[in-house]
Amino acid sequence: MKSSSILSCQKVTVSFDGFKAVQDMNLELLHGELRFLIGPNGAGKTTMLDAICGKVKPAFGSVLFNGKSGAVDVTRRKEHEIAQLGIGRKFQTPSIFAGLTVEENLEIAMAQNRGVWATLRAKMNKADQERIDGELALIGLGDKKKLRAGLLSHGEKQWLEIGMMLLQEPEILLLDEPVAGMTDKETDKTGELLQEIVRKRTVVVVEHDMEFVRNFASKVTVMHEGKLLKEGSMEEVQRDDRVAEVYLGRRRDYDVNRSTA
Ligand SMILES: Nc1ncnc2c1ncn2[C@@H]1O[C@H](COP(=O)(O)OP(=O)(O)OP(=O)(O)O)[C@@H](O)[C@H]1O
Repeated sequence: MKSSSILSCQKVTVSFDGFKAVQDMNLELLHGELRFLIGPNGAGKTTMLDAICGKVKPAFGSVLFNGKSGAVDVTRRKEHEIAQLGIGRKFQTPSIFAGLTVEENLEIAMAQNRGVWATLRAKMNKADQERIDGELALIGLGDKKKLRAGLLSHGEKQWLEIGMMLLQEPEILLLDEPVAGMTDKETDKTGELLQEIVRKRTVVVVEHDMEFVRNFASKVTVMHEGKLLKEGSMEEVQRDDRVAEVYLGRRRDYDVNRSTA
């Protein structure tokens, strides 16, 4: 499962009024990969995720998604079509319903997938309930399922949103700084959750927390000034002189200390 390509970005260039935020960027992801995208502020990491999920349209290049419905160049598709094809994007701020319980949030996510908002409760069958219970166990919120989501900790809200996204059955999940603002314990739990998720899916994480990356990354892609600077294991990346140079003067990003991330 891990050997074939699920996403192939070729020479992607994204331009904002002539400024190339991403330039000639290549990115190849295999099925079941957990890939970390790092680089200094302004390197183009978020813009790259935006190009993959269709939030921005590249001026040049292709983004070939090789999902269950066959190979598609998603640069020609609208954002909602790309989500339907199986590329899910989670932004930094969780978009959960604070007034509803954890379980109700998951039910809504499941209903959204099927387009049955109104008859939500009536439509919940045993298989659906099992699915939601499975998701609750995965995100570690089983004992909080009756709690209003607004009362969850910051980390728990992020996990709930990840659980909601998983109910939409994405094949690729794009996450922008998922551990920002989390405690060390929550950060480690998030890493374990991501490792669990990639047993069935592919995940791309934009991240500044280098300790988190070190602990959970097998392959890292480094961007700088819109371009691919280096790709490899965290050890290879850390040994690279150009990578060290790019981070010089930006040690807050590159250093071990989580609290500065
Ligand atoms: N909508 C936009 N209009 C104009 N410039 C933009 C826009 N979005 C991003 N940029 C610019 O593109 C460059 C890359 O931004 P991007 O957010 O992708 O970087 P990043 O690597 O994610 O940075 P950070 O780690 O700080 O989030 C930056 O110089 C940014 O100011």
